[in-house]
Amino acid sequence: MAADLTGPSGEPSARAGAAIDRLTRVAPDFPVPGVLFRDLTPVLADADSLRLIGVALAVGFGPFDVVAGLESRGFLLGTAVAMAAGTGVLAIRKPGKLPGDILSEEFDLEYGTATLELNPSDVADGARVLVVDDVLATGGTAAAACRLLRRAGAAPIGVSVAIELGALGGRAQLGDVPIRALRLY
Ligand SMILES: O=P(O)(O)OC[C@H]1O[C@H](OP(=O)(O)OP(=O)(O)O)[C@H](O)[C@@H]1O
Ligand SMILES: Nc1ncnc2[nH]cnc12
Repeated sequence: MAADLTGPSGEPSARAGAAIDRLTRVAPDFPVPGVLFRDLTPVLADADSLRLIGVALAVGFGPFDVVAGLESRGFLLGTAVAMAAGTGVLAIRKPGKLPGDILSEEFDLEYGTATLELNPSDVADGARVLVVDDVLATGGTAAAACRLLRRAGAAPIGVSVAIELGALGGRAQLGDVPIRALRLY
């Protein structure tokens, strides 16, 4: 089923944003010195916040057929979004976790380099995919996910994140893919 949640998004988005402000754990010097890490796990552990964020991340885009969750917090959020939207969820994974003929993309992070992988047989040709993650920082992760989806024959129709770290300029990596964030820090 294709989700089309283009209706008013202000109310769930505002409440979800307030929950992110209130519950996100902010950890200085994690995982390496100099990084102020924003850990969404306490937000996800709160039932009302999880439900609200699932809805808020799903709205405001055009129709989509499936959600892609990016390992690992993006798996939790991606499932909440898929449940809210009535779609399935694809797993875009860290290396060495998926069997079969997989596609890989390497990219740079705020604190190192990384690789993401996708099994192209998990996604239908031409599927419209909403990419979901917890944080958009440098944009490397989300951009790699979009490249994987295109290589698999799918169309990333948007990137929906709970938190955007504006100073890291991640939007520039996403080209013309629409991006929505519930909170900009
Ligand atoms: O925009 P970028 O610079 O690419 O950074 C964003 C990514 O960084 C974190 O992943 P990380 O692997 O640190 O965490 P997780 O696996 O615990 O979710 C976060 O979950 C995003 O996926
Ligand atoms: N500062 C940060 N907090 C949480 N996730 C991140 N991913 C990259 N930078 C991050």
